[in-house]
Amino acid sequence: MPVIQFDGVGHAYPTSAGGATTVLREVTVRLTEHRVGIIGGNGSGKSTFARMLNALVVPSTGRVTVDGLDTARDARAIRRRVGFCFTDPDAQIVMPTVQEDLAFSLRRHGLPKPEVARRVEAALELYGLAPYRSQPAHLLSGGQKQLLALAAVLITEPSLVVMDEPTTLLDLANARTVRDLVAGMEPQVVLVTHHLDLLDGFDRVLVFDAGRVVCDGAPVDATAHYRALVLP
Ligand SMILES: Nc1ncnc2c1ncn2[C@@H]1O[C@H](COP(=O)(O)OP(=O)(O)OP(=O)(O)O)[C@@H](O)[C@H]1O
Repeated sequence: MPVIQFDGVGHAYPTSAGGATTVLREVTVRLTEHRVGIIGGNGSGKSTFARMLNALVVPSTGRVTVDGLDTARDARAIRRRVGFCFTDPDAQIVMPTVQEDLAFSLRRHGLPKPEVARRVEAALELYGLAPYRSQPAHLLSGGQKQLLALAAVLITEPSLVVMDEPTTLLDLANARTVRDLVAGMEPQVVLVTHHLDLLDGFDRVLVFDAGRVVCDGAPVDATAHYRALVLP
């Protein structure tokens, strides 16, 4: 598994008034587990933490490394290893048709055409998208778009997949599909979610509150901590 290291990480976003709002404080964690969950109340800093894993956000203080690569210095190398799945799949879908969108993900991977075609076919089958291969991607349902966005990340065979609330738009059946996919996934997964049942079987769960990690443990302990925090 990749080694994710946060050392004394803090982050502040600029405000329109010219000041800064601190949203992460003194986060120091080393993550080497296969499946890591991130939970916490709205605005507690989860997405900011997740976005740091593929250099979408660079820390204001401290250092984030993935397999020894510093996200502040090696963003390109980091993005080749770390796939990011957004909550809103529209943020990720760029090509007109489903199969073109999948192939587009592989454009910078230097693969021969037959290998691109093989991976696209395999992904269409695996994610149940084969019937929609030639359809305009923007006409898919919300859940189908989410599966396409996930497939477009996994087709690049990243060593780490970061997922920011990937089941928000999904019905029960598709949420289960994503849960099963995550359970069977080879790459390391860091998953941000409000759906606590997604974390069954996870190796480790971090709870964020006001920009700090306030609990770090097994899913059962972390979810109990979170419930006590928000539903006192
Ligand atoms: N680009 C930005 N510019 C300014 N402030 C931001 C930006 N992104 C996030 N914030 C602020 O940072 C804080 C933490 O946001 P973040 O999205 O990391 O929290 P979260 O725990 O993922 O929340 P949620 O569960 O609601 O998605 C929030 O107060 C948010 O308003």
